[in-house]
Amino acid sequence: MPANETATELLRATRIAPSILSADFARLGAQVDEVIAAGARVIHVDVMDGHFVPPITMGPIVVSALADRVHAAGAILDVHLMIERPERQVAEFAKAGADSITVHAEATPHLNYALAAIRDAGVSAAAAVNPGTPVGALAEVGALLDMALCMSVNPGWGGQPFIAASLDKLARLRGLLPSTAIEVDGGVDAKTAGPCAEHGAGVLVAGSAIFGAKDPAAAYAALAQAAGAV
Ligand SMILES: O=C(CO)[C@H](O)[C@H](O)COP(=O)(O)O
Ligand SMILES: [Fe+2]
Repeated sequence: MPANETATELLRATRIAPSILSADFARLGAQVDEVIAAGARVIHVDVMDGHFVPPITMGPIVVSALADRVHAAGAILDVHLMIERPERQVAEFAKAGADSITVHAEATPHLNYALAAIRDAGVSAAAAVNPGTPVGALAEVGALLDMALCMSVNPGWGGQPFIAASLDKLARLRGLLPSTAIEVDGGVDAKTAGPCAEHGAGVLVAGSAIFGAKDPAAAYAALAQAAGAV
């Protein structure tokens, strides 16, 4: 089965992807509806296992709970797995309704296998590199990537400051993978969004800058304008 073509197409444009990590989980569906109404088409889901990163967040049950409303709006679920040996969980997340799955290069000795498993499940495949990991870690899997994710904070928590060196790294990643969608995640706000887009990022994940704001829809619009996003 090929990767999810609708998702891969959506990920090719310059977009803001709200991360529900900073949402109010007591009214998660309503918060997702709010950003979709503001124009969001990529909803970012941060999965943490207490091993690859210290916190534990959410799993396939949350993806499944959001899938119908997100898909009905023509939007996609972009699932960022911050878990060890992610290849073991790909089938569950695909079944739950993930449209794009990102695995970390640092989380498995079987990156090629993990990416192939994601595509085999009919999902768009992406790989991430932590701030301390060179972009070259993705050089051998370029042909299997629908998207590459450059972490601009150390993964595990929302609300951290953007690591400035990520801008040059984004440009190097763009040079390494000229025709692959590039995502940036961590510390994206109205000040950093523009420079991220200028340095090659297409999908800009933003959690606290959107769901930490009084008006998430207005915050989404401000970020989209700063990034020149659709
Ligand atoms: O993957 C993540 C953390 O590991 C989150 O997606 C990211 O940090 C978003 O939150 P914020 O925009 O508040 O930095
Ligand atoms: Fe993330």
